[in-house]
Amino acid sequence: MNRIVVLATGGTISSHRSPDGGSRAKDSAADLIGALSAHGLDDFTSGDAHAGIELESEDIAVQNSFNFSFADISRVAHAVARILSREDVDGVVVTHGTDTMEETLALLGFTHDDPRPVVLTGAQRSPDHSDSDGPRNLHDAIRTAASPASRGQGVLLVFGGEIHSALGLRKNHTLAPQPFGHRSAGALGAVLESGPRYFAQALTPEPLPLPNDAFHQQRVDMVLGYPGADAALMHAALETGATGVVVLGAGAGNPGVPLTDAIAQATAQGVLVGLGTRTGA
Ligand SMILES: NC(=O)C[C@H](N)C(=O)O
Repeated sequence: MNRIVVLATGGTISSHRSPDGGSRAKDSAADLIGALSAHGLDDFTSGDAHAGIELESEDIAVQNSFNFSFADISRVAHAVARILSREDVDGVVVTHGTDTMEETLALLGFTHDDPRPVVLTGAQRSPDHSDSDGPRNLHDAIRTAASPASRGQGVLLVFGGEIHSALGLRKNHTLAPQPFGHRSAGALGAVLESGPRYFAQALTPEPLPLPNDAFHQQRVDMVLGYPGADAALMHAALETGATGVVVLGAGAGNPGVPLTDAIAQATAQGVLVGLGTRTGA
């Protein structure tokens, strides 16, 4: 028997229209599992097609992911590690909003230290849409987490029938059915009728320690390089207590003269500056 824990955090996959016209995270992990059969999918409670998978559910947040803080994503990483400290668990599925899923994927991807898979998934259309993609994505994620083929593949995203490695993933589109992709690599595999099928082996880095309380106190701002960019936002970041700044320069990461001077000032003050490129790759 494969025991998979489904850990819910909120996001569109669990959201419903609210009277004020917005969409609010609401469903628990048990609600999401309970809705599978209403969409014609196996809910893993009876012994037919996917016998051998036993589900457990846990909720650690009911939030839209654009509200997540460092403390929230750290809580997800600690919850996953706690669940994997149990020997009777074979894999973890985390349901999550797509807006900041890439940050949680990155933290999990850098800290995961176990051959058992951790699979994140979500939805682009909430469960109150007739063609919601959430149930299918959750079903695919559970089958992927339960598959022996996923062992050693690290932290994964399963979305729109594709399996991706966590590190380097970005949400590249607001509404597309598959909003995620790597700029420099493709999918690791696909979820077929017969189950997950891998085309490649994920590169898994040497794991970093789980974040401690100091992580929650960090404030890392982002500053963009563009024609006419001065150093006003960089100075604002420094003056208001940023502990780190990521500068996304143009092209190969070129910040321009005003930002270059401000970077020198920041590093002289002991503020860590990461230099990247706004091209995304
Ligand atoms: N598709 C989604 O899940 C987006 C949602 N706003 C969230 O990140 O919580």
